[in-house]
Amino acid sequence: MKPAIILSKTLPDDLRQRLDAHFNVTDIDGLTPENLDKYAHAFQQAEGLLKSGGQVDATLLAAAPRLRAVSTISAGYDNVDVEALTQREIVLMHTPTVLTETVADIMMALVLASARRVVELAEFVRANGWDGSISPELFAIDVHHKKMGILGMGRIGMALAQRAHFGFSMDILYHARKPHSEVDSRYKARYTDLETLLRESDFVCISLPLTEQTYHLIGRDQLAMMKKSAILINAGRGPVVDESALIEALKQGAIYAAGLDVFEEEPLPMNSALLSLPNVVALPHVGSATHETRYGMARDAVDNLIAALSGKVEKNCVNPQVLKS
Ligand SMILES: NC(=O)C1=CN([C@@H]2O[C@H](COP(=O)(O)OP(=O)(O)OC[C@H]3O[C@@H](n4cnc5c(N)ncnc54)[C@H](OP(=O)(O)O)[C@@H]3O)[C@@H](O)[C@H]2O)C=CC1
Ligand SMILES: O=CC(=O)O
Repeated sequence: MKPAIILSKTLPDDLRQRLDAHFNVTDIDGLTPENLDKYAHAFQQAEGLLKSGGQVDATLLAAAPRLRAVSTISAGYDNVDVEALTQREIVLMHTPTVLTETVADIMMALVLASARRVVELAEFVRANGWDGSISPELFAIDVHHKKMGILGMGRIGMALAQRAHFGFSMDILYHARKPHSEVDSRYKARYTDLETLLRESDFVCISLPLTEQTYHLIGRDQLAMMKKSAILINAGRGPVVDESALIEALKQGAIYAAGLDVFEEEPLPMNSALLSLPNVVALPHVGSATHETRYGMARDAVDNLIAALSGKVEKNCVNPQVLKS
């Protein structure tokens, strides 16, 4: 008999067929508390879960006593209680790598859009404001040859460094838990402490995961360390930045602008002060949202679940210690 799994995300037809060939699939429209009740029997039986958003927590685990593998269609897994999964010897699989270049592209797009005021100036043209030569109040700031500070020098941070160093002749500073010698040599990058990075960078770019250690890592004190001309880019997770402190810093001109793909609350509420600030470029968490990459993520997530439930995991495992036990 095929193992039972829960699928909480619509997949492209070919991937869905691949999943059906391996598993008895129950579709649910999201990992909501209501669906935990509505599909209680399916959760009781499920050995696998293939999901995108939604929390995987103690409540879900209690509802799914036979669960052996969770496969998330994302690189980040801050919405999964990894410790609880590991204690239950449930494998957690994710989809890094396939999205790295695409997320680095959106970070570079945010750098350019914020510095060159792309969104604001495009709106100005649409609003029929372009009636002569542009006055200096609408001038922007350069990106090339500036200093980029990358916070989180993992897969995405490195792909961003590649673009910034080779494409825009930028100096690279970075902060992570440890230095990376290959980054230092390839991008002529310099590892610094957080404070040095904040004080020296023209662009502070966040590609960090959300963890207990990174929650509100950038707050009022850190924003105050940044140059008045500096721009903050965040494509890691919203809560890495204290959003109230960021709004204050932007309003007071303590920093020049922000380019944000992630927020403390998503979707970003329409009454967020961020939306009334002209020096903010806000995107709807689309770092990986291209046709090619979203397909690749779904494909990898399906392959990951098949590998995990057949005991053939070779990559993309968050808690490999479970495999060894
Ligand atoms: N906006 C979007 O659509 C997307 C957002 N993301 C987000 O980007 C994050 C990063 O992805 P990826 O680059 O693949 O992840 P990696 O695991 O490859 O890199 C994470 C980096 O963060 C550093 N780091 C972790 N904790 C700390 C800390 N406490 N202090 C300083 N540095 C720390 C790591 O340090 P070290 O190198 O020393 O280990 C590493 O350099 C994801 O977790 C996700 O939240 C991912 C995909 C899409
Ligand atoms: O935010 C997206 C992810 O893949 O993580």
